[in-house]
Amino acid sequence: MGQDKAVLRHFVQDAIRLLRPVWPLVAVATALGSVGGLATAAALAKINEAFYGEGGLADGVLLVFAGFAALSVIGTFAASLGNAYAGGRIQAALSCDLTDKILTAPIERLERLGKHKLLASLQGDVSTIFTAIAFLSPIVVAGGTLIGCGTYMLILSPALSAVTATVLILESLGANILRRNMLRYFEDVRKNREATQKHYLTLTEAAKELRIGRERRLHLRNVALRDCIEQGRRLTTRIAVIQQSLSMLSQSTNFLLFAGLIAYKILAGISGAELSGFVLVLLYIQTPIAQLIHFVPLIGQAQVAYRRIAEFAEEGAEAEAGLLSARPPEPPRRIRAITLRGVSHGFPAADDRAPFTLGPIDLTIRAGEILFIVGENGSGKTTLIKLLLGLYPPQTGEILLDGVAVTAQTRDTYRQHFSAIFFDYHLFDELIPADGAGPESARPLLERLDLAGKVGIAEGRFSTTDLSTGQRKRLALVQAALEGRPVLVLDEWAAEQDPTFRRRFYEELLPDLRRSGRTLVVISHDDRYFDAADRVLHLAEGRVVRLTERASATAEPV
Ligand SMILES: Nc1ncnc2c1ncn2[C@@H]1O[C@H](COP(=O)(O)OP(=O)(O)OP(=O)(O)O)[C@@H](O)[C@H]1O
Repeated sequence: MGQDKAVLRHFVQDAIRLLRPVWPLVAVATALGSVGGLATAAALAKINEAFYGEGGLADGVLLVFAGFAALSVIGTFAASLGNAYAGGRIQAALSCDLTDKILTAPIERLERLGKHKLLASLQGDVSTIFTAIAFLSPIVVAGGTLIGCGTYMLILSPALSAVTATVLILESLGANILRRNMLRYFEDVRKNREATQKHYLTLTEAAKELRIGRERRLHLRNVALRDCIEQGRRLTTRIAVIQQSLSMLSQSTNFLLFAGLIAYKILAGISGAELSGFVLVLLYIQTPIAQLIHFVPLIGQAQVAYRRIAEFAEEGAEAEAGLLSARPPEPPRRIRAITLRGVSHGFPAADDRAPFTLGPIDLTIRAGEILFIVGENGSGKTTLIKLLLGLYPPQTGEILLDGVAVTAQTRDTYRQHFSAIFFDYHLFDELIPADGAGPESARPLLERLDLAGKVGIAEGRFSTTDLSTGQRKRLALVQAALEGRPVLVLDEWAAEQDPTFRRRFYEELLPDLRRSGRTLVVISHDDRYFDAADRVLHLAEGRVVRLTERASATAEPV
């Protein structure tokens, strides 16, 4: 409940923020739409007056009718145009907003949400919200029409209007029960979309494995995906049934009202003008009521979509401030030392997964050294480098750069001292060398890494990234080295290299990078090359168990 209130608060705040740049347009469009709706009611009144008015037609009734009709058409058209334009602006703002949310959300939160959820939001939620916003214009017109028609009915007969209003209120109460059910189904539809997205990712990313493994292929097709598709079909049908029930309720209500009119005429008597006016209005308001009924699921879907987008900022996972403000690139600064003082990070237990805590860790990385981080699978090496890189803020302790503590405000500047190649790295093809050097500065490195015959440079990009696994990793190293940052962090970089290149990496490339002023932090399982490091940090179950130093071959107490 509290969470729902928080989501609603975020939604209102976001809606106000998104509407702020276009509010004059939205206000004008809404006003025109309302005027159009009211003019429609007035035109109806004129029709009724022309047909049933007592004492013949007033002068110029046709002209007045034409005026109202024109106002109705123009008002509706202008409202649609205005809202379409404003809707487009809001959709663009929403897309940028979601991108910003992902760019600034805590990394751990993104890891927990998973790729499929992020894609489902990026691809589906924004357009769902936009569709609902785009439908606001007809709703404004429909609202104006209903208010105008209601006023006209009130003028015609207050007693009959009271009966009509009571019946319509009862109908909307019934409709609300259906609407609540529909909202529940929309939640399920959205969950189902995420599950389907996950299977689609498997479908595309595991094409090779699926071709080789018949069981997996058939399981994905006949069980996993089919379940999702079948569930989607069931939900769509249920939603359609509710939607049709809403239409049926509205239609029945209308017939009930007509029956009421007949009964009223028999019991209390009613003039021809009153009767025809009511009939005309009740028939006319069918369209705006149908639009409102159509709008109900759109609002429901938008609500669910918004809740999903709001999840990025959930659970106190505050967005990181200042990440999106452009700053002039700073020349890479030499560093003296990075100190981790009592730093720890824990992953809570979830489902069947046991909790894991890394640290507390005390470690000083000296400028210009080659530090290896080693340990068994799951000992916490990657978590340690994520802490070192400022991707996870320490849950306890602090990190100091040259003796100055890194804070939330300085964390992004701190990160700019690093280049990293993660185990699951992303290879960018654009070249952004440091110090304003041109893309051509990559050539010597391409030669050094035996890539010059495969990869060229054109228009500031590598000509291709379609390479073997080991070659792609070498290209990532070219990128990282070109960035010119003082610290280079490599997570099992050599894992995919052939024995010759692996030896060159440990015995030539690392010392060369160090000579060029780099500090190197390297995760490695290659124990035969551990002596390439100045120091080796051994991790086990999230704790530092040993720190060995090559020169003296002694182990520092930890
Ligand atoms: N995003 C995460 N959410 C929850 N638990 C995690 C997450 N990342 C890692 N862990 C857990 O933390 C522990 C350490 O993981 P980490 O990736 O740091 O190990 P590692 O030493 O790098 O292992 P490997 O040699 O296999 O790469 C593991 O038990 C893992 O299950």
